[in-house]
Amino acid sequence: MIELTGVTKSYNNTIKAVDNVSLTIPKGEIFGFLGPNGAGKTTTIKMITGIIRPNAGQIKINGKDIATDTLEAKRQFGYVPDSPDMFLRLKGLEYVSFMADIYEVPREVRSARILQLAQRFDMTNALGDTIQSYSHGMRQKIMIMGVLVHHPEVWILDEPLTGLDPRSSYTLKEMMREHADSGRTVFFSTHVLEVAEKLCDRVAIINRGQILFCGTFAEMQQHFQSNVSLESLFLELTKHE
Ligand SMILES: Nc1ncnc2c1ncn2[C@@H]1O[C@H](COP(=O)(O)OP(=O)(O)OP(=O)(O)O)[C@@H](O)[C@H]1O
Repeated sequence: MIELTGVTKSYNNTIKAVDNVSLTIPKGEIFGFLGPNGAGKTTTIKMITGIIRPNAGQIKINGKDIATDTLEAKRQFGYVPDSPDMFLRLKGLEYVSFMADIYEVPREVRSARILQLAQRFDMTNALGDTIQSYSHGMRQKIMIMGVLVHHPEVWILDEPLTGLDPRSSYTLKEMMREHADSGRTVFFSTHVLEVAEKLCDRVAIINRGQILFCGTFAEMQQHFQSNVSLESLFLELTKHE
């Protein structure tokens, strides 16, 4: 479960990148975080994950406050950032093993988990190569594997489907569904509205740092008395006057 209460962040004391955002994402849900470029999605995600601090407000993950109970809060989630260009000198297997070390994954289960993830993402033959030599999609997949190897309860994924081939994208979506259906939480940002419409239990639309709508797609259609696609509603909601 993720809870944000009155969260605000401004950079350089000027424009509010995130403005008084309150959201609750319960267990058992895939939650899609949508918004145009510069809307405040990554800033929100960086605050949830403790990378940057809000100017105001409170964030809890499974009841643990990221500001005051940081280590416990960080144990609750796995985070895939929007850019996978990290740890480039490590081999894929070294990176995933490093993540398993950090999160204290027992040695008895580690190899089986890594192999299973590698098979699901078609990465078995690439594990011995450096991340530097990977394509964008392969880098994305190794980052996802590094997160999933420690079985985090809450998944926080910033644009996770960018660059994935159709099979890997299908696999990740399937895994997100399995994770939510097993009573855990998936929070992800995306620009792919068809995916959000099909996959998410609820969505929030953020624009200029403020939440414009939060609910199910059906609730959104009801609210706007329209049975058009999520894409049409999104375009209407976020169009600048
Ligand atoms: N480090 C920073 N310093 C100053 N301003 C920033 C910084 N990071 C983000 N911003 C500004 O904050 C606002 C929100 O940016 P953010 O990256 O959160 O948007 P986003 O919704 O993730 O966009 P995108 O879909 O393009 O990734 C934008 O106006 C951006 O220019």
